[in-house]
This record gives sequence, structure tokens and C-alpha cells, in this order.
Amino acid sequence: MAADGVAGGGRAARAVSFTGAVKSYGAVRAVAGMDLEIGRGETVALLGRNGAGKSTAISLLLGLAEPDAGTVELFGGPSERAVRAGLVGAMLQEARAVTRVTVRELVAFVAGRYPDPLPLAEVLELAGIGELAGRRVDRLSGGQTQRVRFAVALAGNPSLLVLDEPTAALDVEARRAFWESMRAYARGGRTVLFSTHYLEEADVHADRIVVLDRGRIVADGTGERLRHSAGGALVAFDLAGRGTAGLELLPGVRSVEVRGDRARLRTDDSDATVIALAGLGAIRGLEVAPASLDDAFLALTTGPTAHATGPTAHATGPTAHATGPTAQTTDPAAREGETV
Ligand SMILES: Nc1ncnc2c1ncn2[C@@H]1O[C@H](COP(=O)(O)OP(=O)(O)OP(=O)(O)O)[C@@H](O)[C@H]1O
Repeated sequence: MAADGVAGGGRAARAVSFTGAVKSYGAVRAVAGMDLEIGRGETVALLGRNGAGKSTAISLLLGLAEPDAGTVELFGGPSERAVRAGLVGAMLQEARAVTRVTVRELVAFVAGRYPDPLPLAEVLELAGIGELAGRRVDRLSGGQTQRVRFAVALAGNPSLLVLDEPTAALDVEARRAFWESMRAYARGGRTVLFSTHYLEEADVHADRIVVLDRGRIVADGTGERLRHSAGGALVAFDLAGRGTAGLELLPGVRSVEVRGDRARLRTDDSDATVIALAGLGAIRGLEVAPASLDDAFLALTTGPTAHATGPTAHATGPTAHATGPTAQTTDPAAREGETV
């Protein structure tokens, strides 16, 4: 694969390496010391609330922004080298397409800038836009535009595909088709990094989920591992007038939450917790359920955001002003107008 051509660190080089990366905007530490390695062939989801730092991390990774401290490397070298070598395709938020060109012209233009592009027909099919090929790119719906962005990201047959909230504007059917294509692409040994707010998408479509909160990685692992880290199960029962004192001391219990007359215990050992509750005679309306990924995510990221004081940044952030036909590629030529 072409990636081997720039793997300065040899075969062991990672697709992506963040080492102590920091990026601040004024007083806001958007990325606050990030260490992350992504191996070749992995599909990784970047998950986090609004303002968690996902887009900023992606900008650093693509070389669209420079870290204030630390390093970010792609394929064992500077991002720019990997980008110039055509190893990277990206689908960013809010990038506007040029006017007056057709979908086919745009995708062909982008493909032509890469050394080893995919055949045009294959790109159009993968992105599900065969029928739109003759349409002008500035006359598409939001979801259609999103699919064209995906095509632009795929066009160069990149070894690393970076997708910032790729399904944001897609309807259910388009979403399903998108993930099918993404997985087919990843199966060819490519590395995929995508950001999302959808926990289920991360769980189903990524090998690994990296949870960001306030610019830091607060969890990194499979969905299963995340669920476990949040407490393996939830045990709920009716308090029936009894108090909650001592519940947090029961075996396995990590946290206690009370809603109305019902207590919800997050526990690492539901059997032990239930036996202890039975010993207390507190089993009315007893329910045991595995912790959901939502539970895990909330447990990992709940709390006041240190810097979420304004509107989310991506409308004005480093990805927003990419306007040319290569706006969603990472071709350095496309970044000449960057103001970051
Ligand atoms: N260009 C910028 N100027 C000032 N602040 C910025 C800029 N870009 C991002 N930020 C701030 O950095 C923090 C991280 O923003 P970022 O866009 O990376 O988060 P995100 O996880 O991608 O959010 P979302 O899910 O809403 O897209 C936010 O507090 C945001 O306001």
C-alpha cells in the first residue's frame, strides 16, 4: 500500500500519533494534552459532547492547525508529508462546495490530485451518488451534499480516512448505506477515524471508541470496555419509604441515584448487590440491566464544561472556511487560504 512509502518510522509506524498535543484558542484549551495512537487498519470513533475537542483534534491531525505543544504525526512523519503523499482523505464539517461544477467534475478533479485514486465509478457507487453525478454540487440537499463530501474524501483512495461527523445530515437509509460503504472501505486495510455524537454508531461501526471530554481522552477501548468502566450493571428497586443510607456501601456498588421512590445503583457486581439488597428486604420492583453505552458516556463526561461558554466552534473554526473544490481533501493546496 502507498502508506508504506512514507512510513518514516518503518513498518511499525502508526497511522496516527498524538503525543502530548495541546491546542488552545485564547483561554480555551480545546485539546488539552492528548496522547493517542491509532494503528493501521483500525476503525476508531472519536466521541464527545459539543465542544469536547473532536474537530480541533481532527484539525491538528490533518495539519490544518498546529499544536501549541506536543506533536501529531501521520504514518510516522509530519501530517503534511502524509497529506502531500495522498495518504489522507477527509470529510470535514461545514465545508462549502464550489459552485457550477457537477458532482462528477468535482470528484474527478479531486481524484486527479492523488497519485493512486479510485476509479470514478467506484467512488460514486461507494458514496451512493451515481444518480447525482450530473447534478451541480451547489444544488443538492444537505444529505446529498454530505454524500458528495464522502465521495471527495474517498476519491484519492487514501490509506487514512478522517470523517468529522459524517452522518450528521443523513436520513436513516442514507446513514445505513454510508456505514456499509465505510466498512467496505475499511475492510481493505485502511484506517478510519470518525467523530460522532451517536453512541450507537460508535459502538457498532468502530473497533475502538475514544471518548473526549474538555480536550482530554477520558476513555479509550471497545464499547464493551466502556460499559464496564462505567459500572457493569444497573440495579433498580423501589425504596418503598426506606432511606438510602448505606446503599453506596453494598458490595459492588459504585454510585447511587434516587429518582422519586426508586433507587438506581450502578454496580460492578450485580449478583453481590442483589444478594445484599435481598438481605435488607429491599427487592420490591427489582430490576437488573446491563449498563448501556449511554450510561457509560454520561458517567465519563458529565459535569460542567470548563469552556463550553459560547456557540460551538465549528461554524467559525478551522474547518469552516474551506471553500474550494478541494475543501474536503487535505491537499495542502487547499489550505492556502487558511487563517488558523
Ligand atoms: N477557531 C476557534 N476559535 C475559538 N475557539 C474555538 C475555535 N475552534 C474551537 N474552539 C473551542 O474549542 C473547544 C473545542 O471545540 P471543537 O469544535 O473542537 O469541539 P467538538 O468536540 O468538535 O464539538 P462539536 O461536537 O460541537 O462539533 C470549544 O470550546 C470551542 O468553542
